[in-house]
Amino acid sequence: MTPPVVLTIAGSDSGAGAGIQADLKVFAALRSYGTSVLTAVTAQNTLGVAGVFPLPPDVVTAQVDAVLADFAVRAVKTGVLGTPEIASAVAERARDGLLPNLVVDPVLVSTSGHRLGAVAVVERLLPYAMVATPNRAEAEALLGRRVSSRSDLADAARDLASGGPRYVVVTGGDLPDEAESVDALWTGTEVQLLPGPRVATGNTHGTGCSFSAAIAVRLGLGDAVPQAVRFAKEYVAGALVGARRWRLGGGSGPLDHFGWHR
Ligand SMILES: Nc1ncnc2c1ncn2[C@@H]1O[C@H](COP(=O)(O)OP(=O)(O)O)[C@@H](O)[C@H]1O
Ligand SMILES: Cc1ncc(COP(=O)(O)O)c(N)n1
Repeated sequence: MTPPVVLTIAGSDSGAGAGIQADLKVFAALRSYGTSVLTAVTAQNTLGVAGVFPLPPDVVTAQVDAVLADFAVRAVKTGVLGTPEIASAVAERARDGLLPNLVVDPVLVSTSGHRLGAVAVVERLLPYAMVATPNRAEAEALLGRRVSSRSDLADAARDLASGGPRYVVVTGGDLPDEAESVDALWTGTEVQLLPGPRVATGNTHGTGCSFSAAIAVRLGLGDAVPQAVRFAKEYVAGALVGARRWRLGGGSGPLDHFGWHR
């Protein structure tokens, strides 16, 4: 059977644990055909980000238009956007209804703590998102207040929906909790707390990218959003378990996207 087509609009990670490279691995692992539009090149490894080099906006739109002209794209995710101009160019395609099942990962900071985006940039795209997937720190930046407990995650998910996204998942990967990694999903009518077992590992580079990419695949396959989010959470947890003893690079290493440990 022909696989469903999904699209990532994101930045390149030279270390290949996050960004476009992670997205394409997730797409392939979950049996979809991944297409990719590059917004920026990062010089990056597991230790940190040495540089972010955005592409000109017309180079981004030329890629988007080339993909959309030829493929029946079923779902789209965005990661690093690079500049306000790129965000506006992508938002224009979204406004024209060309980016179905849009999952916006409002990337602002890398796991290694480096700045990869700005609030004013991601805010241009959030109104068009079917699902937004900020992590705790991104939710703090977008709302301008502390998000430091489970109930804060829940409130943040609900409040961020007023910026436009139909569904919001605030991920709590870095909330201090030894037993669980909990996310909060706003469904449009209520908040659902999604607990999952916490994997004891330092190899968490690319968790957020992989999570949003997996949501996009499942939406492309026809899942409802809550179903897609639950699936993605389990997928990421499995990929964290698989890579917990890997030693790739000297910092926070990448995930086992293909389930090689099994
Ligand atoms: N150590 C962990 N064990 C289990 N799940 C995790 C762990 N770290 C992150 N996750 C999950 O990975 C997904 C991405 O979340 P998060 O790590 O917060 O994103 P980001 O990489 O953007 O900071 C969420 O579903 C979160 O609960
Ligand atoms: C190009 C690029 N995009 C996104 C991230 C965020 O990574 P994470 O998923 O670990 O938050 C990254 N480090 N690099």
